[in-house]
Amino acid sequence: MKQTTLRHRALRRLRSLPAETASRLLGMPAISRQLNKVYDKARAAHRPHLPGLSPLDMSIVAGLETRGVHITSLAELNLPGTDALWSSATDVADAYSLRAKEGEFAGDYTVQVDAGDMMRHPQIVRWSLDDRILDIVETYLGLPAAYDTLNFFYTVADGRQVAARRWHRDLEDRRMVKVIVYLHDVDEGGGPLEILHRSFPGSETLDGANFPVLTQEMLEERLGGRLQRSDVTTCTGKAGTVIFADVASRYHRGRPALTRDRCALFYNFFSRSPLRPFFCERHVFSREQLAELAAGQTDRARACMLWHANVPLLARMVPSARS
Ligand SMILES: O=C(O)CCC(=O)C(=O)O
Ligand SMILES: [Fe+2]
Repeated sequence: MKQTTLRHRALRRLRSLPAETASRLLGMPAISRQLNKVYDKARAAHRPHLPGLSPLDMSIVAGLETRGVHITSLAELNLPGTDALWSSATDVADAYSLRAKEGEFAGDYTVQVDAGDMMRHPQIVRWSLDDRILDIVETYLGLPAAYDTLNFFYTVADGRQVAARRWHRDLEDRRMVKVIVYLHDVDEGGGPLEILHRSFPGSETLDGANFPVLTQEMLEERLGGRLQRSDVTTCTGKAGTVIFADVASRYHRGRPALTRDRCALFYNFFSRSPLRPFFCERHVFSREQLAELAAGQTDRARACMLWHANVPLLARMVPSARS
């Protein structure tokens, strides 16, 4: 992703107009009250069907509930397929690091590993379809999970405060879980994910189609003072760190990387009937590639991956705002 030209920005704006209009409509009090009732009923009906969790997995859900975040590691999680994930993902990361060194990404602030590279390593995409991850996500959401695949981000350490490096909330659903795997050591200068533990006037209400997107300075202005250390979880960690975070209900950002490029996997989960499906599918795969990746997986994994077929027709008719 480069910083875009005015023309490109205007076109993107035009393309996202239907989604923005739909989002504004959903935010209208009468409509949102009705939708919330349906949502609460669905969660209540699903409660008796929630899976049982081990103490470790329960502590992840507890972290999500209380702080919006829980930090663990691949070693502690010890999921099947982790060695295969690690060797493929670090190979891809090394290849992208090399391309970055050769100047191929000059001007980009974040690069995404493309679908072709990922289709050659389906184990990267399928790693998070393990029952334990799905159980953790389902318990936190209170509803069966949809898996919106992943973004494999290569973040360039240029210090720019742009896009997801500004404070924001993701819009796809009411609650979401991102499972983030660091492939590089990430210290304070290496672009750690940060989760905010403060609210401020306007942090819980849409301003038009979106929650306000804020630079650090704008956030501090709204908070009426400097951000304190205890106001934020700064997710630093070695390569192999795994973060579970609810990026829909919590303000967060990727702190602008200064000293070192960051490579990380961002696995995306929300419910199978997400509130704003037209803001979903912000990944690199086509529908055909999704079907290929889902083939041969368990019934549950396929239902997670092919969630889009479950979205009501009316909502499906709003063109996606993915860019
Ligand atoms: O790059 C980052 O750490 C921020 C990512 C983000 O905003 C998200 O995963 O929703
Ligand atoms: Fe985000």
